[in-house]
Amino acid sequence: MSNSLDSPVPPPVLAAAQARRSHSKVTEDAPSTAELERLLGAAGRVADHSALHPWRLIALRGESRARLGRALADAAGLHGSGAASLAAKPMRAPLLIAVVSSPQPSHKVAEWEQEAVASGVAHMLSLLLHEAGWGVMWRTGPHTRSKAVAAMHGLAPGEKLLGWLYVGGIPDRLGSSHDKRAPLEHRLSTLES
Ligand SMILES: Cc1cc2nc3c(=O)[nH]c(=O)nc-3n(C[C@H](O)[C@H](O)[C@H](O)COP(=O)(O)O)c2cc1C
Repeated sequence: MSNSLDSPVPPPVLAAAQARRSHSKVTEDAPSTAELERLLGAAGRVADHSALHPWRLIALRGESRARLGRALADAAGLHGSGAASLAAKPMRAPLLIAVVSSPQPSHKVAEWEQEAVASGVAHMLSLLLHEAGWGVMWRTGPHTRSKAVAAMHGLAPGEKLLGWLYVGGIPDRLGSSHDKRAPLEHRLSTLES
């Protein structure tokens, strides 16, 4: 039996996933809130045990990125030029989307399952942003789960950051090709008995 994987035109989700790559350098263009909401309407449809929606996103634009930078420097206990260089990191993109795992009370769905949903939303949103023509890179760091950074985002008790999607325009001139992806077929094994 043939399926659409065999068709000369690859199915759109397959093509989008194959084409996705991260962009570490982006321009100052950024998607609007309306565009983000539209993409999130799709990204938020990932599999979600008991439909708890155990996640939320916080868009950081403008000066809020500098506040994040100061929180990172605080968390690192840095001063002077070390603090300035860490504080500048969130300015690498015009839009940062903080991915928040926001576990909901449940007797049935463990917290790790709920984090998996939040992670899935972030991956799906990255894919959709890339398909829409935006450059995206998911970034974290040693201070992602520090108190200073949680306070800067206004996280509630129990909420945890999974990092930030750094989003911006794709530069006309891309850096040298970085596609170092290894073949992944060997990651699949099959148990039949
Ligand atoms: C949860 C998570 C956190 C990440 N944090 C970083 C990071 O802090 N710095 C970094 O260089 N890459 C980080 N990455 C990896 C990049 O987002 C990216 O996937 C990697 O550079 C490979 O590029 P590619 O997505 O084009 O294959 C992270 C990825 C994930 C899923």
